[in-house]
Amino acid sequence: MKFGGTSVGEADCIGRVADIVESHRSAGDEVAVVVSACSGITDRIIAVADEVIASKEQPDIGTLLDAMRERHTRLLKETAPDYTHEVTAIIDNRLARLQNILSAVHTLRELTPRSRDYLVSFGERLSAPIVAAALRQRGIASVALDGAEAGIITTANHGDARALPVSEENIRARVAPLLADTVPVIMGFMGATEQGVITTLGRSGSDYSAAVIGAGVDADEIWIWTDVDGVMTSDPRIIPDARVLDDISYLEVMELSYFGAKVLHPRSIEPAMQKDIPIRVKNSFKPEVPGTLVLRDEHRELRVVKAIALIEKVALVNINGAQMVGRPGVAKTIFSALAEREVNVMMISQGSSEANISLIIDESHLDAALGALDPLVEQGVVREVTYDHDVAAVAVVGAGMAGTPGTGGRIFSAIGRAGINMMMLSQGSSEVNVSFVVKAGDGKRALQVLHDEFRLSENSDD
Ligand SMILES: Nc1ncnc2c1ncn2[C@@H]1O[C@H](COP(=O)(O)OP(=O)(O)O)[C@@H](O)[C@H]1O
Ligand SMILES: N[C@@H](CC(=O)OP(=O)(O)O)C(=O)O
Repeated sequence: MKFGGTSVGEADCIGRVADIVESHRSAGDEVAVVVSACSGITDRIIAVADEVIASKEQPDIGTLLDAMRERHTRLLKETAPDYTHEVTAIIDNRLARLQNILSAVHTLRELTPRSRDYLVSFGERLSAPIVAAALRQRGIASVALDGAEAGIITTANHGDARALPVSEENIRARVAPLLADTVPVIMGFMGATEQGVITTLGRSGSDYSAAVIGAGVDADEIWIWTDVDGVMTSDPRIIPDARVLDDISYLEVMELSYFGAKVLHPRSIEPAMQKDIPIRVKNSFKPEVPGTLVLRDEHRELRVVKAIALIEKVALVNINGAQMVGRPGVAKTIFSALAEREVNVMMISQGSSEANISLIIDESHLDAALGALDPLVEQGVVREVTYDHDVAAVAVVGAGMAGTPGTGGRIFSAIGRAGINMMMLSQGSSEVNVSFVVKAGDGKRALQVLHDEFRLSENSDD
């Protein structure tokens, strides 16, 4: 069971987490818990780190740490009064370490990806001991473990590390034997390299931690507890009448999360899928609501289109004059150059003349992409590279689209009728996803238009 930041952000939330774990333990289930940092804490640490590195004067690190201490000790006192003394010592010790690192960063004015990862892992280092204490307060044996202690060994790409296969046997050796009489509370979002250097798994990476742990212990199910009733037909913050789905396939939810549906981290699907472990997404504020089951079979709900996602912080890169007819190496040169700079290409579209390639990338990768492609212009491999970062990508997802003629037409017509210009289009070969690019200002409207067109708020088959 993974509890996200919003599910451990307040004392009554932690109380609900303890209730949930307690009721499952009483029913005879073995439970491993993965927790995120309390809501807002990771963002706060990142903001302070950025400030510390930028400011000339010594920033007021003390004030930040006081606020963090106040919040965490309050949560502790309210949820685990008998453990206040013991766990406050742990919290103080960790905050002192955090202060030392921030001071060192300020002195050196240097924050390497490696030290940044160590810094941002502190949110989970503070939340996990509190949740473990809250369980002990209820008489449930519990121990807090960091990602590496739980067995998560990762690649060394800081900020976006992936679990290495060896993690599986580590987790089986370290976590599984505890489960009979203890509830381990594992710090999500982090692991360590084989050399023991702390890494993080990408923002919202605790979902991925949970999937890796679930696969490692051969869980019957992986439960992601969050602040909405399940996976919905669209982001409820943008589409007020979005509806909760009873079930969705691994592939469908992977596409959705890849295109920005924050409810699950895109990488969290694969470990579960490989072992055919269902993922259940549930609301920790309303545990009685069944939530959404993510599983292999897609078709219980016979809809053509199941859900729609919008990803806003992307950039469109057009590579013109890539004269590839009869020159098969050009695409390879382009994509190798991008890969070398670790640019993640989300969508690709190629004109039939083969002279143009359009790409959608994460906006934060734009400089790296231009750095990779500009030399190709100088070398004459391509004629021109242009970009537009005032764009958004919309992904229409549903396994029912495969083999249902006319879905594309319906999407184009609805978008056209709304007077929205489609700048680029791409369809995954799995036919689970049709995605397209619009001006940033049109993104939310495009989402609503398609949500209405496919009547996704209605609880009946389309
Ligand atoms: N299709 C979707 N279904 C459900 N939630 C979504 C979807 N798209 C975006 N979201 C957003 O994802 C949020 C949950 O993710 P997140 O804020 O990371 O929670 P947590 O802290 O529990 O990990 C929801 O509050 C919701 O606004
Ligand atoms: N604390 C990390 C990891 C995480 O998964 O958080 P959440 O579960 O609240 O999305 C982050 O903010 O990125």
